[in-house]
Amino acid sequence: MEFPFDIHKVLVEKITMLGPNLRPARRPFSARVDFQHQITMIVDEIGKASAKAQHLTAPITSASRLQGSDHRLYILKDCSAKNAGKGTVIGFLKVGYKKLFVLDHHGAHNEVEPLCVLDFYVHEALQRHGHGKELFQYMLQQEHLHPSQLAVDRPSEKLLSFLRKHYSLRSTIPQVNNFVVFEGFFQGRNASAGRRLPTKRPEEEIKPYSLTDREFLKEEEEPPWPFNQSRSLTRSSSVGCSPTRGGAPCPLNEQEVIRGLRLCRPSSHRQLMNGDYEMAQKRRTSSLCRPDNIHH
Ligand SMILES: CC(=O)SCCNC(=O)CCNC(=O)[C@H](O)C(C)(C)COP(=O)(O)OP(=O)(O)OC[C@H]1O[C@@H](n2cnc3c(N)ncnc32)[C@H](O)[C@@H]1OP(=O)(O)O
Repeated sequence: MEFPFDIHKVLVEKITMLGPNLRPARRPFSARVDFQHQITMIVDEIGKASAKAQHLTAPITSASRLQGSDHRLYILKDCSAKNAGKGTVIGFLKVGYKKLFVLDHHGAHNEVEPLCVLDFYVHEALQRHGHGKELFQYMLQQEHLHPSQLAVDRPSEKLLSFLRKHYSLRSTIPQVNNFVVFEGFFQGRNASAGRRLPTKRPEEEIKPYSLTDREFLKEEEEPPWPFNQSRSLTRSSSVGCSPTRGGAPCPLNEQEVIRGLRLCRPSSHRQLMNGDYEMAQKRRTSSLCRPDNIHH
């Protein structure tokens, strides 16, 4: 990805990490006035390219979305001699912590806050050259994590293949949200694998659903299992969606969601684990909203 200015004067490192303030740790000595404008342009353009590659209706990565989050963006630039001119951006990886309810092998819901892979893109002409691995590896080092400790927001086939190839990661537990976790996710899980959450909450506060960053892009869909089992569960009044997400109105009342989950027998999850993964994928939740105002 090329830009009408010198990339090397904006992104000093081969891989630059950007947080909500859009300021790299290392900035060029002679930071010009339009430095922030150029960073914004880079983030917006690579976000658009990623959305296009994933056939999304709108980018999930942009400078404004990054500023309103606690996500981190790792941007890889081309340092090869042939690109010595203005330089190019090869790709990026966006990660961030999310509170999720994740099913374990026993069908129990676990409230966790893992680091999640939210957006990942390498320029089409440069895919399968090891750049994705380089970015991912750098992110793991910076975040001090093992790949199995991550959750991934609705991974593409390419990303699943990537994770299988480089990290032998396989997903074996279908989840009731769009996040995918992999074998080993629960092994030795402690505070270092994610942010620490309040130890005990009343049962009534359980929110077995989590909003993905891609959620605001979605058209109306069939409600996910187990909520598609009873129409009454899906027609309940809304408790409101996160104001930062936009998108369709939230279809579920929290109490009814919880009541619906209590109706689910753990054996259903076991059947899913032993049974047809494709069926399970179809059942994975997709369009649930979370009222952030009751989140802690
Ligand atoms: C949470 C999310 O972000 S989901 C969306 C993920 N992003 C996308 O799907 C966008 C399009 N894809 C891409 O941008 C890239 O392919 C990435 C980011 C997934 C991987 O980056 P790359 O630089 O290609 O990865 P890298 O070269 O390190 O590893 C290659 C491996 O990735 C996987 N992969 C990469 N491209 C493809 C492809 N076109 N088809 C199938 N698998 C692919 C394969 O496992 C491949 O190994 P192989 O060539 O031996 O089959």
